[in-house]
Amino acid sequence: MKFTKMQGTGNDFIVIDCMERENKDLKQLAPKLCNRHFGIGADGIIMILPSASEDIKMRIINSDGSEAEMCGNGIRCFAKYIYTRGIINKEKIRVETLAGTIVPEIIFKNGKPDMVKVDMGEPRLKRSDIPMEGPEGEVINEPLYLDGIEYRITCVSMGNPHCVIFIDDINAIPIKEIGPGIENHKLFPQKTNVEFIQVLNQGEIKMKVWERGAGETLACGTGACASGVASYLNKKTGRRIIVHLPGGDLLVEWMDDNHIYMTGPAEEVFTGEIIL
Ligand SMILES: N[C@H](CCC[C@H](N)C(=O)O)C(=O)O
Repeated sequence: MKFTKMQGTGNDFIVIDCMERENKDLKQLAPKLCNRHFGIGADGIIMILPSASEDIKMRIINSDGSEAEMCGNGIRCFAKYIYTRGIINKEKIRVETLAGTIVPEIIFKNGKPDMVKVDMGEPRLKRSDIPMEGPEGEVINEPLYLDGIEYRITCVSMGNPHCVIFIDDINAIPIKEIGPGIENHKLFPQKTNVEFIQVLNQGEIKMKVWERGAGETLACGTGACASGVASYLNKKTGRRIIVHLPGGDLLVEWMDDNHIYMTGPAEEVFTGEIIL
């Protein structure tokens, strides 16, 4: 099976062109393909598929084989791949995803495709939309208990669930210990991504992420968007912020149309072929 390895702010993906035919069951193959010793190595798999309703369709499979509704770093890689291979000859494409229609746009620099700016749609704040157990309403700075410790959480869906926690020192958090407990907490019937945020100023935050179905990654695009929303709702930043992630920086803007726009890089690393 042919593939292209891509990364966006260090969140890396195996991109597979399924336009002609959908490959074998990639959800079942994902753990092996994503394994960094026995396989290609990646945080997940991005599938390119035809769409009956939009220009094209993207599916995202986490490294544990679970399928997510959306992937912010992944859709930038997806858009760059589509454009550079002339699959869709448009700089702005409408992508069908399980989170709805997402619109990435190629940004040019010196006449060459560079960054990708993505209309990520509207954040969902209602508890039932996260989804999260408990009385209806928004979840802003609420307590969550894990192993007898209280965490103050703000939850936002970007089509996929995010639990955002503000901390004073991002380097002091034992993310590998806490992440799984929150990811699998009973409050989240479909589990959740977990973002830890240190606010630097009104326009910048630092973020670390424990991803649902993938563990600690170097970046999470939907998580960066959710963190921008959570930071504004908690009156810690404005609506336009730079998110500093271990793998790089993303620009997140919450515009007057209530849509979140995320801008960041997407790079091709190598192409290959794997014997299944
Ligand atoms: N692990 C996520 C999917 C990948 C999202 C992330 N890599 C991004 O860039 O948004 C989930 O299960 O919701």
